[in-house]
Amino acid sequence: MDEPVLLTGAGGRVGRAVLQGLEDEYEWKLLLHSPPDEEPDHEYLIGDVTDEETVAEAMDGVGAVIHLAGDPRPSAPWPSVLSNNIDGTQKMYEAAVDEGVEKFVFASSNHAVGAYETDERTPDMYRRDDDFRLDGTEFPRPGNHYGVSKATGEVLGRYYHDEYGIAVCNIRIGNLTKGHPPIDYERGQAMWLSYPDCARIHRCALEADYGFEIVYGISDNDRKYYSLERAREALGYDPQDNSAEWDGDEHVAE
Ligand SMILES: NC(=O)C1=CN([C@@H]2O[C@H](COP(=O)(O)OP(=O)(O)OC[C@H]3O[C@@H](n4cnc5c(N)ncnc54)[C@H](O)[C@@H]3O)[C@@H](O)[C@H]2O)C=CC1
Ligand SMILES: O=C1O[C@H](COP(=O)(O)O)[C@@H](O)[C@H](O)[C@H]1O
Repeated sequence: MDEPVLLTGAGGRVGRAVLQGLEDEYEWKLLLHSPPDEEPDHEYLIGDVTDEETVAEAMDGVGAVIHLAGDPRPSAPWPSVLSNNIDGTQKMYEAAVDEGVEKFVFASSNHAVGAYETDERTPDMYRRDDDFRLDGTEFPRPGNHYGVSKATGEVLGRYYHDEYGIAVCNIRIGNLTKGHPPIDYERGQAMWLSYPDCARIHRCALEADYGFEIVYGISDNDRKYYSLERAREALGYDPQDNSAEWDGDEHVAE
């Protein structure tokens, strides 16, 4: 990637994981929501993804986008996800196609498909001997308004890809925690994404050649109900971490 990569939501958890792993590999342009405590080492601007002027300025001169900005709370109320997640993402796509950006990587979520976790399937599906898998070809099935906003973000990508040809990779991110998987939380362990694997899958999404993809962003956990096959095949993602390596240890979640 010769041109800069725009990273929205750069000050958040996923943004920090991406920068931590890929800081030196790309020229970054960061979009922050509020002024940072410390001066970033990269070009940055401050603003809101629902503001067209900010988004146009952010998009100026970039070759690819990793769009993370949004309300990440599974309990987020409709007005917030409608504005921050849906409207903000639409404005980002519109500006990206105006600018002729090649690739758009969208932070989708496990919550876009949360309602597949039915009473009949759980908790068995969170366990290593269960072979239930979602692979990204299934219909979205959100269990909350936040999940609806993420599914909508994926559909926006489908539209902008089909209509304008922009390459789109939706990463249904699992549960990102730093250092170790969540403790006493089988579901979280089954969809754990380590910080290094988070950087890896975003590198793959920036480098691979694809049209439109929906992949699961988790580490190679023994427990899993998301298939990694598409991420491996379409992106060349090769996760190195596994929540099972922490079984039996006591750690405090961050
Ligand atoms: N952390 C996780 O495990 C997962 C995260 N995701 C998605 O990844 C993305 C990043 O999540 P996190 O880093 O965990 O959240 P975070 O809250 O740590 O970071 C999100 C960042 O986006 C910024 N932001 C929010 N609304 C904005 C707006 N309207 N304009 C500009 N900036 C705005 C916030 O200020 C914050 O810095 C979100 O879209 C979230 O839905 C998806 C699945 C799992
Ligand atoms: O999409 C997201 O998912 C993760 C994991 O979901 P949870 O229901 O296990 O908490 C969540 O932590 C994150 O905030 C959210 O953006």
